[in-house]
Amino acid sequence: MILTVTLNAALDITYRVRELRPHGTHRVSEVTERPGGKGLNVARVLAVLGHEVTVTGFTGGATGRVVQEQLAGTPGVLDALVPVSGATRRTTAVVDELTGDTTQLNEPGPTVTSAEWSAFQEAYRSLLGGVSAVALCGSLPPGVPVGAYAGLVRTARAAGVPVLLDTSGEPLRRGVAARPDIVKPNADELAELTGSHDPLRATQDARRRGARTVVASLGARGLLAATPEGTWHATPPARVHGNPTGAGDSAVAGLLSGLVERLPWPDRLARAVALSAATVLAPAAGEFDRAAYEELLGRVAVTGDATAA
Ligand SMILES: O=P(O)(O)OC[C@@]1(O)O[C@H](CO)[C@@H](O)[C@@H]1O
Repeated sequence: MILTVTLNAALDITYRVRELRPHGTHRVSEVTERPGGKGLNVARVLAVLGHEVTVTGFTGGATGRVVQEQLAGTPGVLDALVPVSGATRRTTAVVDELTGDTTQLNEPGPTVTSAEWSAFQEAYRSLLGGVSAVALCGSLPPGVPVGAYAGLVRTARAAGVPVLLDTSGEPLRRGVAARPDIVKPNADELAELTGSHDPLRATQDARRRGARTVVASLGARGLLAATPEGTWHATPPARVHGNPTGAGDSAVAGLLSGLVERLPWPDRLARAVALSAATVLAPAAGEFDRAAYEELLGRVAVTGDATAA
């Protein structure tokens, strides 16, 4: 069983429009609604890969009920979301059919009280008892302390559960200092954390700040991993075009599944890159094109060496 934490869960809405123009009125040609927030996307991909997943975080209001109803219909995913008095947010991705570009609008999320935050931490401690890995994913809703992920990383480490962190800004900075097993920043998040725009330098710097392994997602350039066993770069065979929302979450699912299956790092990275590219090819966030994944997997190039770290 793998645990994913989405403190700021969402109902992900994807709109397709012919052409997105500021100040314009748009006719939406297609609407999809899915449970979202990064950890819920990670969970859905893990479940399709055949892993059992428990999801936790917060849920509230009418939007929260829609998210939970949809989770109940997702095989392999167990709902352990903790109720709050506020309402779960909506996040909206607008796909421009003409350019293929996606514009993202993310609501802030419900305000979490200190009693609700304490209830979550208690639930989290007890869930850690039955899992082989945990992923802490996404932004923090208002009211949750900025050091929340640092605390959750320490609790997982104390319980002997490997922990992956995927967030940004100050929560990432503090979380990294708490020594997670893996962090997965994108290029911007890594540059903000380290002040360096050189991904190789920045991943090594992030390791010195406390993360055991740093896997940077570099968009079309794939993944760069600095691990205690070596440094590797995994690149997709070709640039893929589509909706990139959730591509990073699929990479996290690839890394986590590889961790619990004890795959060597090059295989984990190849899986993560193939899943990520296959997610860009699927129309809605948090889904991937299975056939494309299987086809891409054998064509991901992994370079690097096992002693360079
Ligand atoms: O606001 P956050 O928590 O940083 O990100 C939320 C979000 O944009 O990330 C996912 C894609 O990674 C979407 O499903 C989701 O709505």
